[in-house]
Amino acid sequence: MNAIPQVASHPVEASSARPVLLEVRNLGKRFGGLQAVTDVSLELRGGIVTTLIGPNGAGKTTLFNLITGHLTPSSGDVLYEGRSIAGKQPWEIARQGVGRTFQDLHLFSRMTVEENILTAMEKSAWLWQPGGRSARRRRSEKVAEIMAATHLSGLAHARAIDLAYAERKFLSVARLIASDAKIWLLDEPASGLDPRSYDRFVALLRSQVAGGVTVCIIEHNLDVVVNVSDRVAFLDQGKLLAQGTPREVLDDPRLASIYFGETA
Ligand SMILES: Nc1ncnc2c1ncn2[C@@H]1O[C@H](COP(=O)(O)OP(=O)(O)OP(=O)(O)O)[C@@H](O)[C@H]1O
Repeated sequence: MNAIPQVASHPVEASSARPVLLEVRNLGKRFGGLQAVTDVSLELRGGIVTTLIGPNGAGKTTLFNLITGHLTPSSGDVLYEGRSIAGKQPWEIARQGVGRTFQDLHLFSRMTVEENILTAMEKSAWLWQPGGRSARRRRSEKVAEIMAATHLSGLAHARAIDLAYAERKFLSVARLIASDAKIWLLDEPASGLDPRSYDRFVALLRSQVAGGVTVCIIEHNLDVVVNVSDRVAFLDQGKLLAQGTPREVLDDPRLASIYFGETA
């Protein structure tokens, strides 16, 4: 209980009044004899940050994989902008506007920062770069803006493999911005960041959310949960046990004892 940080009142009010962008409906996933996700229903509302928390093995990553098409649900559905995306290929779901980062970042390690960002942009920006001079200028202006927003200006020609860890994390977010994804699923985006990079990350996230991006985060660090979340969903053993404001969820002693593995 002591390890739960003080929950500050959060500026985003009435998040339940915002439109639902993505809906997880009675979702289930079985791996052989293991029911990893059981009848989970969850709404991700536009322009807010929803954070998934829960002990190891709770099913958070599996839920992300079900949403992004990296796994096929055993039951239930995922609706994005009101249409089912369950069972579609990851690239189809990504192209519709559901973007994702991974713990291992999934960058093109031998490509430069600029190339990594360009490859995340619309398909016409890929390698052959068609569209004439004005399209090329627009693209390079957009890449420059994204690099400025993600503190990567000056590193345009550095290869991803040669970047510091925090820079690689920012590059993974830069690729999301470049993709114009409407919803971002971020797997522990703040882990391993030094304090300055962490502050920069929170400021970047806030500015993107203020600009209309919808975010869902998997996070273990409760300070980060309190700092960035409008809504929190608590999973345990594949089941959604609670959802609400950070205060409602983190102040619940029953959830705290599950989270910290204490006997009730
Ligand atoms: N591909 C798979 N095959 C079999 N079992 C799996 C697979 N992926 C996940 N699991 C199991 O499903 C359960 C949920 O795992 P998951 O990775 O979704 O939990 P998590 O909440 O993300 O955990 P953590 O916080 O430790 O990353 C675990 O028991 C895990 O071992």
